[in-house]
Amino acid sequence: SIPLQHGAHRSGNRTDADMARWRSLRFGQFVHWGLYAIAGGEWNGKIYNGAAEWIRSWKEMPTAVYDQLYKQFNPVNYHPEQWAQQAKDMGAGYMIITTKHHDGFCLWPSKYTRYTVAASPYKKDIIGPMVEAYNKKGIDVYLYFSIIDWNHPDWRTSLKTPADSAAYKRFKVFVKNQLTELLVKYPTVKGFWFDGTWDDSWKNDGAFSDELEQYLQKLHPGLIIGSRLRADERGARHFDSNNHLMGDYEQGWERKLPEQPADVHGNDWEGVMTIPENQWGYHAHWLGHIKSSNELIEMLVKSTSLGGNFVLNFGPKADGTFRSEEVQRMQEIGNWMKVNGSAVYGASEAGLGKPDWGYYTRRGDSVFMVVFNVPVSGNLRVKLPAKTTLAEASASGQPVTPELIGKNEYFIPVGNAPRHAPFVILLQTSRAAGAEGGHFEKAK
Ligand SMILES: C[C@@H]1N[C@@H](c2nc3ccccc3[nH]2)[C@H](O)[C@@H]1O
Repeated sequence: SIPLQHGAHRSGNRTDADMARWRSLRFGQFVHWGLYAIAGGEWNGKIYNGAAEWIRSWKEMPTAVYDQLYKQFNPVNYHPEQWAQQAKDMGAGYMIITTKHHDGFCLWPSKYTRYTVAASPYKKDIIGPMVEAYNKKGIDVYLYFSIIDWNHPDWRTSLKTPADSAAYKRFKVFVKNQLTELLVKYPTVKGFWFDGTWDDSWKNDGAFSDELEQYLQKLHPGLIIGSRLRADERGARHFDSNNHLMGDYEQGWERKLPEQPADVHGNDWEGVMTIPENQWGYHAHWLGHIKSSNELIEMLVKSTSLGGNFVLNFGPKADGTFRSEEVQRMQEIGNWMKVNGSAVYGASEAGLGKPDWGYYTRRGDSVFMVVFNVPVSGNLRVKLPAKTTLAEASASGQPVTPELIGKNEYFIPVGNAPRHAPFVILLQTSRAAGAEGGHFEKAK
């Protein structure tokens, strides 16, 4: 392997309590909120086809115009305790909030730039009350922070001249100061969700990203930071030049999910997902496919079945309210989670492969069958590992009688009544005496 100073410093997943909690929560809420919500994906009667939070880069939007939008930021209908309650009702265990997106506008009154809420008509800190409201509902908070900062005079995409290098040196101090400020002002946050780290300026300074991560961990022990922050000294990102994951979990699953255990190599990972095709900030005109609650529940269950977390994104309007499509999905998903959340919370891969009828998840000896596709036979096929016995099966607390159809192979009869949502069957298994280690195969 290649000797690296700034590659992965740990092999295998973190085993501490903070990471175990992150892993057990399984389901998060992403919130993208900022000046881009004022534009809402359109300008001068034209609709922007890109992601709403990128509208500043649209040729039809003069940057000078965008950079004045902060004078209109005044979310009179922003009620963080209502935000937190609806997230709680959805079943989210953690929330990730954009403190500063690529445009550089800070939702907290940073003392390191004037481009913050303090300069807006709203004046007040957005982040503090949000962290407090979510924590009060028992929801952990993570802070999204974009390294890209289109507003800061010292940010650079790449370093072409000595002047660029001098500027970017100042910029890195600014970044470290803002991150320190966020941890000092909001000490209950559990981690950072970094973004905007693909430019050469950042990618070619693996040493800084490594030192920054270690500095933040020392300042806030237990902090959870994904793989998107770092580069190694050869510019490799997420996985270092020896193909070892950097950071505490794989953070590359953006609007896409792994298909099989081999895709995640036994690492902790998190997938982040939009309800429309590709909108993170508020866009008045959602184009393309809008995912239904059942589609989103399937993504959440699929993520759990592959040992990862699933984070669903919401883009509040400029006034602080949520569009009806988002409120509807939070309620529908929440109703499902209230009944079936035990198949997700604290659960992980079952090591039973991928059945045609849906997904297996597992927590200890409890195996959950989350059924999306009932076969025409009305029987769900279950094959258990050799040393595992099936003690009992139940659906919504009612016992179900499996039919033994082969060695450790069963049919679970569920009938063909029409269904409009996935349902869960609980298999209580028991470890046969002498079964070595995990009687279920561990993900490779
Ligand atoms: C979590 C998501 N990451 C940002 C982003 N910017 C991108 C530019 C190019 C390719 C992918 C991108 N994702 C999106 O704006 C959103 O914040």
